[in-house]
Amino acid sequence: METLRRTMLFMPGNNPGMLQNAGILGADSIILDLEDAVSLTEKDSARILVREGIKAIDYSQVEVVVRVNPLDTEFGPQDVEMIARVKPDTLLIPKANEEGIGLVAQLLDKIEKEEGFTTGSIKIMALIETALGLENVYNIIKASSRVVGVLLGGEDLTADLGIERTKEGQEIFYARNKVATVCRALKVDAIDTPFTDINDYEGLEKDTAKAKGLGLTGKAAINPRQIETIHSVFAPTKAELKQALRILDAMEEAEKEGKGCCSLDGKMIDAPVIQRATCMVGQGIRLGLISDEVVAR
Ligand SMILES: CC(C)(COP(=O)(O)OP(=O)(O)OC[C@H]1O[C@@H](n2cnc3c(N)ncnc32)[C@H](O)[C@@H]1OP(=O)(O)O)[C@@H](O)C(=O)NCCC(=O)NCCSC(=O)C[C@@](O)(CC(=O)O)C(=O)O
Ligand SMILES: [Mg+2]
Repeated sequence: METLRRTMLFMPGNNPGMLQNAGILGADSIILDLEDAVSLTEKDSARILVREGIKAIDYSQVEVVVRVNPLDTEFGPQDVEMIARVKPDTLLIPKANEEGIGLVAQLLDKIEKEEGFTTGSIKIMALIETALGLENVYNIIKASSRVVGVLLGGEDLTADLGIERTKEGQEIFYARNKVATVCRALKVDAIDTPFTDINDYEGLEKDTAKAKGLGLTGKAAINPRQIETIHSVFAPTKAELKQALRILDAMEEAEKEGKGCCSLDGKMIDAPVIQRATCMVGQGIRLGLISDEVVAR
């Protein structure tokens, strides 16, 4: 079964209370942060706290992701060295570039061998948050077969571009498009940047819908109160599911008559429409919104 990543909830790695409850908040993935949410003086203690948390806390309901520091800082290699030994599901690499991903993959090869873990069991996600990283996203994903997804970092990216970050998000339109397209081409997840106003639910809903509409497959969250809104945007609606099932039924009937395309409510149904409907029904089944029996009826 593929990992579901509609929401990836960030939390500072130096906050024991947040780490304690992280597995039961309803997010698909949790990101225990050792990078920007942790001050320089707390880097070592946060690393130890995250390591001990992964060992002691039952996180079986969620994907456990640790955001390590960049590999070209004094903290990054130590983070990978210590955290990989307690086998998180995934490491998130900030300010990602090809060399950094390659280096992490090599370190993981070595650690997995030493620890007796299956080779390749620890996955990598690339945080794309620089102009160079964005332009290189294809090669960054290709740098290791461990890469399962990309997270777009809108705050750092706009800082690197020297432009303002707005709620409307027109300044990251190209980045969202590029990340979504390349991720789809390489069949990895494309996760949207967090929406930072934790009290603006309407804004969050609009922002998530915008990202989904451009092809992103999930969204980072920074507060548990954001999870429900994001999940509701990423779930197909009842009306969408009903229409997808009608399309599949209509096509089945047409095929019985030897036709390769047909029409429903005056609109043409052909291969791409079927592909979209099949995908939506698959998602509905996966999220428990419809059953296999309904589809097979
Ligand atoms: C914003 C705020 C301080 C508000 O706190 P507040 O306490 O006012 O919130 P409340 O809603 O009142 O909390 C109610 C209860 O939920 C608990 N609770 C809250 N948040 C929780 C959480 N995240 N996980 C688990 N539990 C949580 C809380 O402990 C309390 O528990 P309890 O006391 O038991 O009732 C808090 O959410 C928070 O710290 N968020 C995470 C911040 C963070 O990780 N940032 C870095 C990552 S982003 C990033 O780096 C992106 C990027 O890379 C991308 C780019 O480039 O764009 C970049 O560079 O920017
Ligand atoms: Mg960042």
